[in-house]
Amino acid sequence: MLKPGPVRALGTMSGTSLDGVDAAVLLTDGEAIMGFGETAYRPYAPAERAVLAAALGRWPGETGVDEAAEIVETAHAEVMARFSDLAIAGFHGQTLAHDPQGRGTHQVGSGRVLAEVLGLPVVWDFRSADIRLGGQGAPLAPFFHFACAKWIGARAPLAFVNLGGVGNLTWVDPRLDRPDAPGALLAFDTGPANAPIDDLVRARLGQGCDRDGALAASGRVDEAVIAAFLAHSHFRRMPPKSLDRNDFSTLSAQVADLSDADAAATLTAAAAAAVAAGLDHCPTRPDRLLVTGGGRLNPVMMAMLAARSGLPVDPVEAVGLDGDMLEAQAFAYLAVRVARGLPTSCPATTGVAAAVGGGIVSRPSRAA
Ligand SMILES: Nc1ncnc2c1ncn2[C@@H]1O[C@H](COP(=O)(O)OP(=O)(O)OP(=O)(O)O)[C@@H](O)[C@H]1O
Ligand SMILES: CC(=O)N[C@H]1[C@@H]2OC[C@@H](O2)[C@@H](O)[C@@H]1O[C@H](C)C(=O)O
Repeated sequence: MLKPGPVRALGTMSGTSLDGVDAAVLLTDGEAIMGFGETAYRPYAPAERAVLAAALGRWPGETGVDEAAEIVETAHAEVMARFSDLAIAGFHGQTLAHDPQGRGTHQVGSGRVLAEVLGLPVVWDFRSADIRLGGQGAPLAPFFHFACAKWIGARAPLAFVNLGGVGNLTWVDPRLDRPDAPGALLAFDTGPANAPIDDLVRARLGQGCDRDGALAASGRVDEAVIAAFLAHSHFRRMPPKSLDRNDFSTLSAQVADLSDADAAATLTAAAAAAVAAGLDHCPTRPDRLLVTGGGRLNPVMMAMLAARSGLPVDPVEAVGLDGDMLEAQAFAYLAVRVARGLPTSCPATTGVAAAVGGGIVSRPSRAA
């Protein structure tokens, strides 16, 4: 068991962009944030990324899944071994497929293996229990966003927006005292964010991303494509709701005939428009949007988000948080909550029947 009070927890995240593993230390008792610690990043080599990309959409036992798991475990073991003095670690793994109403959700990488390798209790498989109880299994960062809102001293409802491969939004009312209190949170996946842009520039130009939005800045947004995109049933559906990385493949097809610049501009606008559409589902208009994830580094996406939402939009660095590491920190926070028997999701964040603590705790057979 964890000792009472704050502990040093390590969290790791390998996101839908397939760029690499983020790792970050958080000092927490599972409720409040008591401090932020060291961070590290371990990129996937191009050959590793290709194996992971080829395994997207696959389920346990299918071709390429074991190879993907081995890469994920090796990369995590390497980056996690750089940290010391840890009480526990949270390991998200790599999502290969997500179909909460159908086959479930599939993250590769075994926390049991990492617990043995690192000699540390590892919490993992955060999403399955939520899905078993009727939830979406995602997003899970919202309980941490609630703690972040407290940590920054927010006094009015605000929203955290993660612009990763997929986008997600957490509306937070920081005046409540617990994340699972009714009215404290509302969270959902907004739509595709960087994944379609990355896929476009990779296929057409051999680049990993539209760095700083340079290509999008030189293009023109095709508003007819955006209107057709916003007609998708996802945007009318009431939250909670979640998405798989490639759920919007029709969007990529709709920009196929556009120039490189116009396609990039249109996909960038789609990411912003999806977030703006999501705001209509929030209980109140948030005061501001605090943006985390790689999209906050794209000035074109940030400007489009400000224009389409009509709200002040800032990277989370504006309030002293780390937008590269927030999700890794979230899984450190959730790991401590699981170990302490606290819930990690609730009806307002995933649609789960009741607040639930999702995650398996694997302890090493030898002491660290
Ligand atoms: N300077 C930049 N300019 C433009 N885009 C950028 C920049 N830096 C990062 N990005 C985009 O952000 C993406 C990575 O974002 P992030 O690491 O938040 O995603 P992720 O955690 O993998 O995804 P998710 O949150 O969906 O799991 C990159 O793939 C790229 O598209
Ligand atoms: C199934 C899955 O891995 N979903 C990711 C993905 O990436 C962003 C969005 O879609 C979010 O729902 C989630 O990640 C973050 C960390 C979350 O659970 O909050």
